[in-house]
Amino acid sequence: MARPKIALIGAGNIGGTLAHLAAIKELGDVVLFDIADGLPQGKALDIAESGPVEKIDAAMSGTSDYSAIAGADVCIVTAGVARKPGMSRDDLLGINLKVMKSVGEGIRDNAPDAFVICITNPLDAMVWALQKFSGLPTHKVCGMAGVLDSARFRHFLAEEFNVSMRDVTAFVLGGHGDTMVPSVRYSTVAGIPLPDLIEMGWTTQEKLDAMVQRTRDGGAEIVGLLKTGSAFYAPAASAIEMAEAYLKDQKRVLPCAAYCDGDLGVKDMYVGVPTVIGAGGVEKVVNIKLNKEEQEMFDTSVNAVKGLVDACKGIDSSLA
Ligand SMILES: NC(=O)c1ccc[n+]([C@@H]2O[C@H](COP(=O)([O-])OP(=O)(O)OC[C@H]3O[C@@H](n4cnc5c(N)ncnc54)[C@H](O)[C@@H]3O)[C@@H](O)[C@H]2O)c1
Ligand SMILES: O=C(O)C[C@H](O)C(=O)O
Repeated sequence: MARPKIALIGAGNIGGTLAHLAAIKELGDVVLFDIADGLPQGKALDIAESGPVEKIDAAMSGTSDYSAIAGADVCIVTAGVARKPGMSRDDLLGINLKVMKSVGEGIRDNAPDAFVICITNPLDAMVWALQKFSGLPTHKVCGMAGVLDSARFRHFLAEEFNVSMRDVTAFVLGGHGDTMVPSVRYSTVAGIPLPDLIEMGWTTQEKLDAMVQRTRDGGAEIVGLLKTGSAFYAPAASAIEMAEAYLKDQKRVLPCAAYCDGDLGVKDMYVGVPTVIGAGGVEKVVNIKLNKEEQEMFDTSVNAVKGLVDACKGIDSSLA
């Protein structure tokens, strides 16, 4: 059986890390695409040359020609610009919307059967636009943010409780912006919801609030430290988890930016919700119940995404 083909659109910090992870995990043959001359070819060759050492059986190539992604099973999109200190993700909207148009058309014309995972920011609006520009079915186009934000929350919780992060679960919902909703009630240590752990004296409300806020600020914290760009190791690992769920039909329950057609009360928009990812793409949105306080936070986040989607429609009339 032929190996799956994975196209990485954007060969920058995340794109290169994605290629390396996909190779090490032997998920399939990788094509790195970028408009920067030599960058995708150079990274592809460098990773290919690690193959004999790592004992990887996977082809690795770099290109600036969309025809090379033909027939891809998965496309992961990181093309565009990352923020620098002092910027918000939303400041990237105008420039990255143009990139989504060319990428969407490239995928439409060359890999229309692919499962597409968008990473480019501002995430929820960009994945919405990418789906429109590509014309691919909504269940085959999704965005990566919830796995990353939940991983950050899990990391902070595991450190606080001094337990293995394998025993910590977390769900971060809503848009991938300052208003994201780390769900305290649906996050657990060994199955015990976080509010119960406060009652048990394991932590305090103040400490939990601080971890929730640090999760919301997680991207900015890394941008502030790196100064030249944004996080890439954890984002790449998160997208690979989603790609693997699709390629291996794992039916993983993962938070991702999925198309909502009335799900959780959201209409014709992408926002972070729990989903089931398997061979059918986003096979299901899990319509969890939110309490009043959670619903208010979720609505605020959804409204922020709606503002960005409206801004996209204002910039590009073909989206209106
Ligand atoms: N969703 C998330 O959770 C998340 C996490 C981290 C980063 N991001 C976002 O991901 C994006 C990429 O981040 P990065 O660190 O890899 O940035 P990067 O600057 O290292 O790489 C981006 C690459 O895109 C390429 N590019 C630009 N325009 C292109 C086009 N039209 N076609 C093809 N390639 C093009 C650039 O040449 C560059 O190599 C940014 O928008 C960033 O904000 C999102
Ligand atoms: O914060 C950013 O700009 C990048 C990304 O969205 C992140 O959360 O790391």
